[in-house]
Amino acid sequence: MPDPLPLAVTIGDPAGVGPEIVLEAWSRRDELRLPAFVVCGSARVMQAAGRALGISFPDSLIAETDVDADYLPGQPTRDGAMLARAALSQALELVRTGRASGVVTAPVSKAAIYAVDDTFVGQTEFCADACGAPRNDAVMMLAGPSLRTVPMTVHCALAEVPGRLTRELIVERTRIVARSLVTDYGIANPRIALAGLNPHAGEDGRMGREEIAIIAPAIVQLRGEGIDATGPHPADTLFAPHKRGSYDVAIAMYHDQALVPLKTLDFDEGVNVTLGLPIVRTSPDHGTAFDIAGKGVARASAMIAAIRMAGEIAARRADA
Ligand SMILES: NC(=O)C1=CN([C@@H]2O[C@H](COP(=O)(O)OP(=O)(O)OC[C@H]3O[C@@H](n4cnc5c(N)ncnc54)[C@H](O)[C@@H]3O)[C@@H](O)[C@H]2O)C=CC1
Ligand SMILES: NCC(=O)COP(=O)(O)O
Repeated sequence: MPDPLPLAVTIGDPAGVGPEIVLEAWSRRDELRLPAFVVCGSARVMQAAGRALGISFPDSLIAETDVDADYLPGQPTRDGAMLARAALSQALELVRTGRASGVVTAPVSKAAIYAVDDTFVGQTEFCADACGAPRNDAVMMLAGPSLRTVPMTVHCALAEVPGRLTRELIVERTRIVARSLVTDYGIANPRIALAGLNPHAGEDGRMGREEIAIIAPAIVQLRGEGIDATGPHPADTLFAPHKRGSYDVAIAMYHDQALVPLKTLDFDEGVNVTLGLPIVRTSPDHGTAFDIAGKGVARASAMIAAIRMAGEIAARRADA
């Protein structure tokens, strides 16, 4: 049996905690039995971060990008944003050309990349574009030991959320979640709980009508297709301990409705996984943490969980 392909791990924004959490994951790879990985980005940044941490990373495991930046922890630059974007492209190219089994992305600063690429929304959407898939097909799921959550709408202003929610969007993205939990997580009949948008799931229409007009009809359609979808559930109690055992994934209607419970419960082990694409892609749930970058205090546990989960999904897909 040939060795499985390595994962392609990006360094993220070089001013963030990406380089150091990648280095720590690499230094503990044997102890933690992590899947093999190569690193996409800059050898110069990896060497500088490695010197600061006392970890030496082999240049032979670095897929260099054609842009470079200095290692300036906590000080994001345009060069750093371009390097972060190039590392992501490089990792996707390794997968596309059959040299890596999946992509694990260290955190990037969206604001820093917006400044050099106004088409950029997030790494999730960037992966969809690279696969030639519609952006709505790339479904963000946050997975931790306590729960899995999916934001139905993601990186947009809260004021835009009601206008973006349609029955079609909810049906299409929930179908992707249902399929992925079967194929990538081995859950035979995933139980999917959908949250309402409004307080108390609209209180019979007195506090908003999206539940009656959009979310409930989507759930009826999904149930008609054999998907175990329930709701709309009031979001304020959906994540309570006694509720969390009643579903395999909770679908929230907007970013913070999904990410606040996940990060509150599972910040250090939360994985952001992209469902619905032909490629495997995971990321730690946290961001660039510019405030602590380079100080040697960043925890690598979410990055380690992301590497582990990408390896598991890639292995499951290879066996399918
Ligand atoms: N996967 C990705 O690429 C993500 C990127 N971001 C981006 O990150 C940037 C900063 O976002 P923030 O909201 O400030 O969130 P953040 O996650 O970077 O930081 C929030 C707080 O958590 C702490 N923290 C984060 N990671 C940590 C770690 N590994 N160990 C210890 N403490 C840690 C930080 O020091 C800070 O106090 C934004 O530009 C955002 O777009 C945010 C989330 C995910
Ligand atoms: N809040 C999640 C996040 O910002 C990560 O987004 P992406 O860059 O993975 O699309």
